[in-house]
Amino acid sequence: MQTLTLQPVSSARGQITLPGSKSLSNRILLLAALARGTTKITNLLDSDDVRHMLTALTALGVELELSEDRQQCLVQGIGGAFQLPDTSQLEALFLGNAGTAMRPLTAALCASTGQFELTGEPRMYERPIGDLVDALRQCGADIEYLGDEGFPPLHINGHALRGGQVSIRGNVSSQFLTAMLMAAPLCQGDVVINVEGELVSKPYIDITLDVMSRFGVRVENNDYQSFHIKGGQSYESPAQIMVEGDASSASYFLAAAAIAGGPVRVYGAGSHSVQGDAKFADVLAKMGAEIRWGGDWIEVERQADSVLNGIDIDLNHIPDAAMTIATTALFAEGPTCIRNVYNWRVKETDRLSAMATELRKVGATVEEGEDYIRIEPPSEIQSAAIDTYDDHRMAMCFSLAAFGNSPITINDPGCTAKTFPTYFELFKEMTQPA
Ligand SMILES: O=C(O)C1=C[C@@H](OP(=O)(O)O)[C@@H](O)[C@H](O)C1
Ligand SMILES: C=C(OP(=O)(O)O)C(=O)O
Repeated sequence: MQTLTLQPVSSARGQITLPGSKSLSNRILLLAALARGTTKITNLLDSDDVRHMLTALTALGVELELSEDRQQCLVQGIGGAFQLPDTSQLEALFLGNAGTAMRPLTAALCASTGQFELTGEPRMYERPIGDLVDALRQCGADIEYLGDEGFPPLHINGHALRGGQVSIRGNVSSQFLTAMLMAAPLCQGDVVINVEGELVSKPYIDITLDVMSRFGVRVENNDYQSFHIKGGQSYESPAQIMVEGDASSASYFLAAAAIAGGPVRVYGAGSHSVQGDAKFADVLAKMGAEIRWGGDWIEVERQADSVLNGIDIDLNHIPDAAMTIATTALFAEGPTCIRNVYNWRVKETDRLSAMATELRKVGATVEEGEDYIRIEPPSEIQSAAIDTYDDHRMAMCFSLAAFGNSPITINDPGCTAKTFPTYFELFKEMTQPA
């Protein structure tokens, strides 16, 4: 296993241009593939999750032309659901641990023609998908579990879906609703989706609705409790579309500025962003940082005479950027409690447990609840080797521990390839040794 030892750093300053958003890249690629017409996508993210989507689309017969740096892609839309030429042949798609590929493709393939097998990394087989499968079956989907009930891998016998009334549980992952929404126009009849119970990670639904509207499909949204979509539609290519910078990736640099003073400005996501994670900056403001907003940039600074304060806050709306608050809390005065993040447990790893274990290694006193984590910062950050559990966000948010006075080793730093392969190079450029 590779390791990376970060020597203590004392300041973070400068500007960075964010890589494209993972959530937007994979949604746009899928809808461009399903759309009528050719779409030129710019500022596409080049990372493992996006590569899995690209490989799957190619296997499904979509013609793609990638630029050399893989940040531009010309997609020839097929103008409807996927159609495999030989329906007796099984098309196996390996989707790694990319939730934004596994969930939306599952739904789209149920409405397509062919036999499909969706596989992934071992952790993908521990991440639930039962709520989505249940919803798809209500529309007439033929889909089977190949391993444990409720989890990938899946076998799909694709055929036209009738649509109709569908209820879907919202309390485990918003990606199930996203997947159902994106596949709904492909159904023969109209689709009414009723969300049962609480809807987690709600701002990701706004991203989905925004991308669908860019591809010409309107969704009637009744307060996130029910959605009405006309069946028998095809997506229409917008011809050109630019992927916003990744607001979750921005969180590490913005937090660095809040911890060390900054200023740091990130370009690519700002007050006009469709990503809920841009609101991460508001959490830093509550902790005591100064935020400046532009349409497509965010800047964070903290005056030398001010302190970062611990906070008690519900971060269900920004579960990914919330992890960055957990390590920022190491530098705050007083405890921080991050609430309503039960679904951290079903992501790349059990993030509540992993976060508690690793924060304790650097000296924090941590209480791990069923759906919350409470962090009391140590008086001095201790040197430690941080395990990352094949979770890119564990690696990235623990880089912030290097703002203490001790070296921090990150085990398996390469796991950032899931969404941000160049993270540690940029972190080094932006920070100055103590
Ligand atoms: O729709 C999306 O692009 C995402 C939704 C969120 O997942 P949940 O809805 O499972 O919380 C988020 O954690 C994930 O990284 C990306
Ligand atoms: C939860 C995440 O990924 P996924 O899209 O695989 O759910 C994440 O990026 O933090």
